[in-house]
Amino acid sequence: MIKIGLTGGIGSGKSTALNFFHELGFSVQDCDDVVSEIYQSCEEFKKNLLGRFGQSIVTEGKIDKKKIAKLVFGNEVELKWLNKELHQKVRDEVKNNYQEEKINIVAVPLLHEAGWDTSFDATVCVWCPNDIRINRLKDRGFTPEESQARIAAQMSQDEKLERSGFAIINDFDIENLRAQCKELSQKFKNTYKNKDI
Ligand SMILES: CC(C)(COP(=O)(O)OP(=O)(O)OC[C@H]1O[C@@H](n2cnc3c(N)ncnc32)[C@H](O)[C@@H]1O)[C@@H](O)C(=O)NCCC(=O)NCCS
Ligand SMILES: Nc1ncnc2c1ncn2[C@@H]1O[C@H](COP(=O)(O)OP(=O)(O)OP(=O)(O)O)[C@@H](O)[C@H]1O
Repeated sequence: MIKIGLTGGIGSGKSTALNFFHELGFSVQDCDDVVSEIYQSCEEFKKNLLGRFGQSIVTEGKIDKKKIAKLVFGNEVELKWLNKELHQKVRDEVKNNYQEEKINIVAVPLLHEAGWDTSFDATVCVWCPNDIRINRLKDRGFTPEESQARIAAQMSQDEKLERSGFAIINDFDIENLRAQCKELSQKFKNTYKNKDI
């Protein structure tokens, strides 16, 4: 089995690139989706969250991730607590869902921060200038201040890029991103074609 870790700062284009890799035939997983699933289904985690933050994180009877985001970004202690609650659960879930006979690509926002990078056969960083990603994130409903708070909680994109084996520079249009994914896809398929995956 081959495992490739895809990382990048918030709004760099990881999910969009991951969708292209899916279309190109890879097995894909997105850690943000795995986190969302844990919020939905893990009763023990929900109990821990309510124990930590109280009813302030509940909207209409449901845990509200936007409210949690306001409490943790900018508060190192609370963010560390949340990361500790979730990261092992995310890793376990991803591990359960690998497809043996395929090249698996996993989007992991905190690939290097969490020290998860060494578990992958190859790593890719999607890089995008800060002003462009802040603008793109506005369309997803993030204010510049919200984006900056998350950027501040992450390793710099330049360091992520330096630590990754491959790069996708996402500072142009979607078709350019698609073309870079296609080129990288060919490289991975060639590199791993003789491996027993
Ligand atoms: C803080 C939470 C509640 C915000 O939820 P929300 O729905 O608004 O955002 P979502 O989960 O879709 O994440 C969007 C982006 O925010 C950034 N982000 C999320 N968590 C973190 C974090 N702990 N540190 C830095 N950046 C983060 C990433 O770039 C991510 O791609 C949620 O992201 C969370 O519980 N995060 C902790 C778990 C984690 O580290 N997730 C990252 C993948 S392992
Ligand atoms: N090359 C591009 N041109 C225009 N818009 C783009 C491009 N790449 C991505 N986008 C848009 O930018 C936004 C952020 O992209 P995406 O959600 O893929 O990033 P991400 O790295 O997964 O973000 P997050 O860290 O929040 O998960 C999305 O609205 C996406 O449609």
